[in-house]
Amino acid sequence: MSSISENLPNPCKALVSVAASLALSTLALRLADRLPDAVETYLILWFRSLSSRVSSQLTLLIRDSNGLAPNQIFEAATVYLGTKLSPSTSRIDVYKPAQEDELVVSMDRDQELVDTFKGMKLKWILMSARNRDSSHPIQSRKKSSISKFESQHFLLRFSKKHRDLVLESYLPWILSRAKEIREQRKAVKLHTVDYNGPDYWGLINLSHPATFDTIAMEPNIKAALIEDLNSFVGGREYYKRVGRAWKRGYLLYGPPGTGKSSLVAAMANYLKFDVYDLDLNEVQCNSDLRRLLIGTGSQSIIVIEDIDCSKESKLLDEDKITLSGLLNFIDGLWSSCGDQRIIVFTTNHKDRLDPVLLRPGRMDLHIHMSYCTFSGFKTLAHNYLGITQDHPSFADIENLLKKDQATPAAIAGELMISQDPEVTLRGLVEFLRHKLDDSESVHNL
Ligand SMILES: Nc1ncnc2c1ncn2[C@@H]1O[C@H](COP(=O)(O)OP(=O)(O)OP(=O)(O)O)[C@@H](O)[C@H]1O
Repeated sequence: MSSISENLPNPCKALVSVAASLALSTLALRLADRLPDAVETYLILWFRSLSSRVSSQLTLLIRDSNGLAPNQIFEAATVYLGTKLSPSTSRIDVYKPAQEDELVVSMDRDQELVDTFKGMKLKWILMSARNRDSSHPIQSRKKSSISKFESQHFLLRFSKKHRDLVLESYLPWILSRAKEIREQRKAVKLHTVDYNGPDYWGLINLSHPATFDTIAMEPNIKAALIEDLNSFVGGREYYKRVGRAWKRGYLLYGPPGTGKSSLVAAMANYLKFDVYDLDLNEVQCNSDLRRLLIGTGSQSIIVIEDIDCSKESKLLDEDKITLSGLLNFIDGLWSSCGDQRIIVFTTNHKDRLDPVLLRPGRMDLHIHMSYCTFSGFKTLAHNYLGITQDHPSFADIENLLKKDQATPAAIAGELMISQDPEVTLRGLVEFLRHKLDDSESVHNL
């Protein structure tokens, strides 16, 4: 059986809806002090139900918190709508988070914004309300929880017929868009051991420009590493299913100047993960080491450089740091205290490493950073000189690199001598020839 209001034409429905809202407000004002509370409440609910039945619009209320924890949809909508502000918006909210490079803009309260999604029109309004202690059932029960003086909420209005689409597609899509936007904005940070800092870590922005495009290394190794990182970060379900901590270990080995530190920076920039540079020479004892590791965040890369040298660091006899102690702690309960952690060890001498580190299953990938190959050189020539095509000097350089042992750092140094490709490549050929002559004469001694 249909109600009278359902049979009305649309313009009439709108009129009835407005009239009902007006009547509701007037009634509430007039009767507030004349009628018993129960009757007043009944009348207000009756009018509200009448107005919602005749309206073709549905309004979602998205509060900033439930009184205990922030509402993730509210936070995501704030981030997402900040990227949707139109040039005609008359007021916007701007702030600068600590340690971030960019200003963050968002919608200001009492402002409206219209968004579209799969042909739907959605109207967002940001409202704020003063909090009364007893206004929220959860807040009034637990006073120590979030009890802000003012709370905010979004009203999201759209046609009732899109209810399922909004709940099942639009809002989940906003959650994932906001995650992407946050990741793009996030400045990667470098944490270094600092006993005066919180959790023994000091922090600065890592503005290392290395990316996978600028790193000179064997293309198949680079591609395998990128694939490994992608499957690691997308592996939440897999790690859960197999009951393993969500972490990954890489051993980077190769001579000095082959790009081990640059590769760590490239990985951090690619994943937008913070880097924790754990210099074991700075760590006094096992309890400090544990405190440092516990202080590392999720989505981070913990780097222990020159692991072959670290274990010779000054050690306290009674509370000695040993490599196996470190590895046991990393593999033990600590590893389940955070998600998406990558542990990187670097060394110039893989042959000198403690076998405990090389044991199968200990480090997931061993990555060899080699002397500069011709394909590595082409990456550097592109980075430093903008050369993308073949060049007449390339044949000589390819031949020389097959015989020479030149690090990418040394080649990069030569490529920086001049910005003129002719001068620079001629100089590089000379450099490689001299180097080869020198090493042959040493060999013949
Ligand atoms: N594979 C590479 N690709 C691009 N640039 C590189 C590479 N290797 C070295 N470089 C250049 O040389 C500089 C020094 O390299 P880097 O410190 O990354 O090498 P490393 O292997 O970590 O050396 P060390 O073992 O001495 O710490 C870098 O800043 C970078 O400019």
